[in-house]
Amino acid sequence: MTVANSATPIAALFLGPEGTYSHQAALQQFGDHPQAKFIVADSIPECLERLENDSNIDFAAVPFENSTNGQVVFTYDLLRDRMAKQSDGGDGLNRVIPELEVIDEQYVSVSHCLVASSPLNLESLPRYKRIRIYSHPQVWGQVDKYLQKLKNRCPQTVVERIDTPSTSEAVRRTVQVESQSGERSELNLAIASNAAAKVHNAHIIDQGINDKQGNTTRFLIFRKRSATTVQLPDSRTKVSLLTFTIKQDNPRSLVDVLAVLKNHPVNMCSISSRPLKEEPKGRKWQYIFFIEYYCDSNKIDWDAFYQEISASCSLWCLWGTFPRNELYSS
Ligand SMILES: O=C(O)C(=O)Cc1ccccc1
Repeated sequence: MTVANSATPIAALFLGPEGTYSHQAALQQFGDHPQAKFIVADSIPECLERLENDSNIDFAAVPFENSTNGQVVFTYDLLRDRMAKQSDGGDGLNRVIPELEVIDEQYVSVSHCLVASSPLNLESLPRYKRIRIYSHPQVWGQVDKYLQKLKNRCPQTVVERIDTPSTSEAVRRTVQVESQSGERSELNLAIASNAAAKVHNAHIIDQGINDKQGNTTRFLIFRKRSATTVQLPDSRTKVSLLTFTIKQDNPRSLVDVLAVLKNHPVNMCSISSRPLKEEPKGRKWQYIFFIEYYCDSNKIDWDAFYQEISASCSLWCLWGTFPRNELYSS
């Protein structure tokens, strides 16, 4: 874990309220720091915005990808927009130096539960005319089959999915709406973790409802790039996260960038993309690429590597080099 030395108080932001999977990620990263404060953010964008602008915040834990349904696109787009916004480059060339850097990663086991404001038997669900289910948008792709089965068990019921800013917020809203509702033919439920149910004194009426067991979300731990936080020596394998855009009019442009990784002993471990928000020259279907690669080898001439990356990209940004968490392979 990479944090300031334990004598220094630290403040870590997470998507709240308490009981979210982001809260769990922050606890995994900083829970054993004697002077760590955990501060709630109301959205994923707010996690990065407050880290950039609030000098009292040192770190933020942000969901990046899920083993069942892939990219947390909200986060990918936050990095995309930050690179585009600073596209005047950091060194006058085409490298963007963002205000934030990734210093670590955490893997959180995601085990969803169906949560009600009061004890309830699953067999009673078909009697409701309408069931509203609240959760974070990331969740729907992780419980699709479960919700289909629930719908099949309630053929006379309208089952609605309602997006909330987080899973724990879903539980809070469910409890709040149920406390105000006198409508007995309608039911409000949430999909969240066991921890979120406990935080809001709610009741688990079904558990382990993920379509795939072993569902895991990967979180990135950000800090301000200018921070003087001490980097503890770390013998673990290091991985780098780099984003880039390509020279659209050059037909070989994407291959030219990837060829740089081939020309050096760099082991790329992931590549993904997101559409550019602005359409340079009004052209659609332009992308920002996200790559990660292991950078343990001391056989690499990193200056030459990044010079070749710079020469083959339109814009590029190195977000950080951080230890590969051993939970990656669990
Ligand atoms: O809402 C939460 O609990 C989060 O931390 C975001 C999220 C939602 C679903 C899976 C993983 C992370």
